[in-house]
Amino acid sequence: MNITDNERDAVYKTIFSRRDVRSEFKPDPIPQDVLERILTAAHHAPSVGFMQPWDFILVQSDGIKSVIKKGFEKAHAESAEMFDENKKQQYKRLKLEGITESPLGICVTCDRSRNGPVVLGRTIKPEMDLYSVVCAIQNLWLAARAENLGVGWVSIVHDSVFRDTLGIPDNIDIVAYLCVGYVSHFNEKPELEKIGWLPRQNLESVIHYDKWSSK
Ligand SMILES: Cc1cc2c(cc1C)N(C[C@H](O)[C@H](O)[C@H](O)COP(=O)(O)O)c1[nH]c(=O)[nH]c(=O)c1N2
Repeated sequence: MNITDNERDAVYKTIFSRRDVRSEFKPDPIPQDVLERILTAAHHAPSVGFMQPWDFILVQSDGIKSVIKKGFEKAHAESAEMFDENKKQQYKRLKLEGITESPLGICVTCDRSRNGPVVLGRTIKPEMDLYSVVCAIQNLWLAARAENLGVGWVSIVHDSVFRDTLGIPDNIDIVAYLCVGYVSHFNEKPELEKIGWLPRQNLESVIHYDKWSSK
């Protein structure tokens, strides 16, 4: 099956217009069929040895969200102290989550012992299971964008907050907490690029050639 030019353009449009969403969430509920499509997209990600080590915990209740938000506030204050004085003030002003504004949170976990201790492709590099879960998250992020849904990844929360509120046992790794919802708009550029936190690097600066190639 070949991809048509229009279909190819739609894929690139989705990739380049995907954003990390924090401030722009609207409370509108996500229809069940849309939610099923983005979760199915995540579930069709590549995974080492076809391990499919992910689980998706859907967070809809305000009570749980507010506990997670409190966990964010604590970790955020702790994190601010790690930056030098200049960056600290800028960091404190940034909006880095939309936990209570988004209608849905998704906690994405990794069951590192799924399908037994020896997994094809993970025998030498055990972290491949975690990377597989990140592939699932990226699939979800792009599928969500194609549905005009925003996603924001929140990583400034201690794992213990998710373990306690969502009952996640110690043998399960917590990979991501995603805020998901419809948005007022998608920004054209990453927020951190727009405010001058960091620029986008030139593509040329991240491409390297082996020492025998002619370039
Ligand atoms: C693993 C991981 C973890 C985080 C993020 C991303 C990823 C990949 N990002 C979002 C990040 O800041 C953003 O992707 C970049 O700034 C680029 O912007 P766009 O995603 O292109 O809009 C993110 N953003 C935020 O506001 N709070 C957070 O805790 C995190 N954590």
